[in-house]
Amino acid sequence: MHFDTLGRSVQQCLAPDQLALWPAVLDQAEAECLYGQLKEQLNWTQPELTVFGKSHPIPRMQAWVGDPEAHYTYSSRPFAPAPWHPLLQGLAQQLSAFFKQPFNSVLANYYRDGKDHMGWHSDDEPELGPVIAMISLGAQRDLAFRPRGPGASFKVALPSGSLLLMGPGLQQGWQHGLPNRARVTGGRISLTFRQVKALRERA
Ligand SMILES: O=C(O)CCC(=O)C(=O)O
Ligand SMILES: [Fe+2]
Repeated sequence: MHFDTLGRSVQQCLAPDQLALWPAVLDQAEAECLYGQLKEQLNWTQPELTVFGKSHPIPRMQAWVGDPEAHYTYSSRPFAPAPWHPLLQGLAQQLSAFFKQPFNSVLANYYRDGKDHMGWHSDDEPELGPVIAMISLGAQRDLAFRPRGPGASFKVALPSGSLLLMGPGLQQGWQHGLPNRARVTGGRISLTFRQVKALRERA
């Protein structure tokens, strides 16, 4: 566990089962190889989102992969997963065993450069399990967190090959987003492993 890499201020407001970072679960060569393969081989799309009646393409690319029953709503839009990529399925099995969580799907995000980003949100849809495990590949970016109520915000730098755990309760108390970084020219892929409960399991 390398929880101390999150810094003291984060440790004061969040327990390690809510937010934890492992800076190097993949070595640099592995992370680079995985980045190259997924960038080429996943079926990246750039869906449109409607905000205040106007539709805009999302400011990044994405690919949704998983078990066929892992239908998922993201920003109020339904997504059906593409079949597993073998590299993602292998990682999902390892992460499921490590965290004792049945991850059955991955939302992969591809930020082509520092202009691509993700706005503030919580991954708190009712069909989602309480734990998200995220692997980062490629250019280092900051993930920003802000409390839903009063309190201080903070950022976590996510190096290539790192693993971030977002655990039970985090989404209810906090929002997160990936801000622009004008000076970043390289691409980044984040792999967000999730449990999507089938309809019959939903509360
Ligand atoms: O790419 C990231 O670091 C954040 C991704 C994220 O928040 C999401 O997929 O919900
Ligand atoms: Fe998220």
